Amino acid sequence: MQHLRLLLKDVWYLTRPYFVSEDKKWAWGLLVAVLVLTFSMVGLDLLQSFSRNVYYTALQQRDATTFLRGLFWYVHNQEGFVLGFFIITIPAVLCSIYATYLQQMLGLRWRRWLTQRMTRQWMENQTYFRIAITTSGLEAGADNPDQRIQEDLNSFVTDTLTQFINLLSNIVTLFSYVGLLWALSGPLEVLGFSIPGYFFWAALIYSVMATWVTHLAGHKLAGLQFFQQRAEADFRYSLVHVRNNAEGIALYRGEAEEQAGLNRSFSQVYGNFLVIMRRTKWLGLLTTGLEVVSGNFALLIGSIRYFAGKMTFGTLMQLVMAFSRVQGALGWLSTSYASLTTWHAEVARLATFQRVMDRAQAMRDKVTVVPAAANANLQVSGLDVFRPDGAALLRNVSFTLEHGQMTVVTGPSGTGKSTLFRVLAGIWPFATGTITQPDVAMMFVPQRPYVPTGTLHRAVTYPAGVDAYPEADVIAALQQVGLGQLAPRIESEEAWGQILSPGELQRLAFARIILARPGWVFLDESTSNLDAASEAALYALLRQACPDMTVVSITHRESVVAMHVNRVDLSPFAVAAPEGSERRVSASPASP
Ligand SMILES: Nc1ncnc2c1ncn2[C@@H]1O[C@H](COP(=O)(O)OP(=O)(O)OP(=O)(O)O)[C@@H](O)[C@H]1O
Repeated sequence: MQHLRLLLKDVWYLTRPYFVSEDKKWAWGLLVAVLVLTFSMVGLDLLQSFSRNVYYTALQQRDATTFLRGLFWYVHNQEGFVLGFFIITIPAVLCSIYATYLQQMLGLRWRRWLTQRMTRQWMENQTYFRIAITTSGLEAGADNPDQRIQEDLNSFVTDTLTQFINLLSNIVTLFSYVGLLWALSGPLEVLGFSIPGYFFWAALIYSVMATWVTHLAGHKLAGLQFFQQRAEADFRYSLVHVRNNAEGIALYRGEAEEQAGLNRSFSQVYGNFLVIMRRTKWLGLLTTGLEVVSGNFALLIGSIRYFAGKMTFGTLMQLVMAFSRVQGALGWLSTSYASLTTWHAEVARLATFQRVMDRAQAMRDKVTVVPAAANANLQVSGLDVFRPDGAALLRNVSFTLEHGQMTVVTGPSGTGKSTLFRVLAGIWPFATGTITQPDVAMMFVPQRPYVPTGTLHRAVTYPAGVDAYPEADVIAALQQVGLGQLAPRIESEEAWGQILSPGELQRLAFARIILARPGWVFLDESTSNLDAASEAALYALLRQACPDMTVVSITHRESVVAMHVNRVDLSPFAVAAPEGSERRVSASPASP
């Protein structure tokens, strides 16, 4: 019961937003249309049961005219007006085709809406990054976000619609056929007792037993399905990881270790699927067996009254059909068990992922950012910086970065220099304190610049679009940073992130800076892969191309330190600060 409540809560949490969204008219319109068509199919099926009664009885009585009319046209007898079987088939087929088409249409629109919402939420406030840096990113169901958005979301939409429509259709079937079953069945005399509507009781007892037995055999499948999805995604990720790190693996000759890792990852997929297969086999045996037995069971118990001459052959056949419909509806849970467990696992994974995203988005930056004039200094006061697990990294950091100057940030490896830049960039939610920040464009450049897919042109103008600058300026920027030889290939779509050497990638980052001309630029070891002469040339280029730009650099190299006017040493603020080091409250000159 607890499981069911949680499942329904998750389904509601994931489903409700679409049905109250701006697309709600389509959502409800299509859903109502599908339901109307589905219920019509149940009604037509019920009508067909009467045609069946007529033509089977005509068969028994060797009445060819009524038989043919019962099949192809209509019969008007003492019980009323009965439409022919095939006449009903035409609207039934149309209803079935359009119900499927409209259901797919609803699924497609819902998927589009949900995908757009999820990808937007994933991108907003750097949720993708926050999930990656928080331990909650490892929660079951929040792993492999790409798979959640592409695969789980798709199957969730399709399966939710299918399960919901099946459930309603079964309820309507149940109510449509129960009365018929009761009325046609008549009482059964056993040992002097009369059991009214005995067909109905037989269907009920049979279905309850079948559902219970199936639940016993299949209830562990949901957890196994859940794990299978995760194992598959992890395996795929291991393969992608090899592709993304091809050179590193090749140079280390790490193939054997990688192969072993891939085998380990796949063994999870294999082992778990074996267990699923065994359980599904038993479940399949059980459900197929129950289905086979149910048809003959109905015939067997119906034959008692038939042989007693209390019902016609047509009524018996109609009863067998009604029994199978009622039993099918009552036993829906048992026959759909395997697909329901898969759906359950999809819902759980998607709901967990959605919750992790909601949580990551709701994570408030605890840093107070005070906007200042464009030409103001940047002031940090009383800043505490933490790791994602809550451990303190830097305590009570206070300093001033002067507008228009070049400042270098130094400190031993692991002090928290890059993390401080992340705080200044507003993407690190684990910090408290106050930052007075000039209201001007700022660019943060990591050690290994990110390169998007596509042309070199796109790579240079990123994060602005390719049309953001005249092409001549883009080529000039490439030439200025020493990448002029690539200008003829600027429109060529290649894997630039892998083709360019680490030093060339750093040159590319400088081309971006001189095109974008931000008010402030933060360089995190952005020349670490260049020789001293190129490094000096790029810094000189920055000064010459963007003379008003404020430059803040992280570096371990004294040659770079020497190019800056001011210096902020973070070592005194480090939590594991060396004994006796003094805390500085403002930047000091870079050179002694
Ligand atoms: N996403 C993360 N999850 C957990 N710990 C992290 C994360 N990012 C950084 N850290 C930890 O925070 C500490 C500071 O890292 P940071 O990269 O800021 O240091 P740094 O001073 O820039 O080092 P380096 O000079 O070597 O580049 C390190 O111990 C690092 O392991």
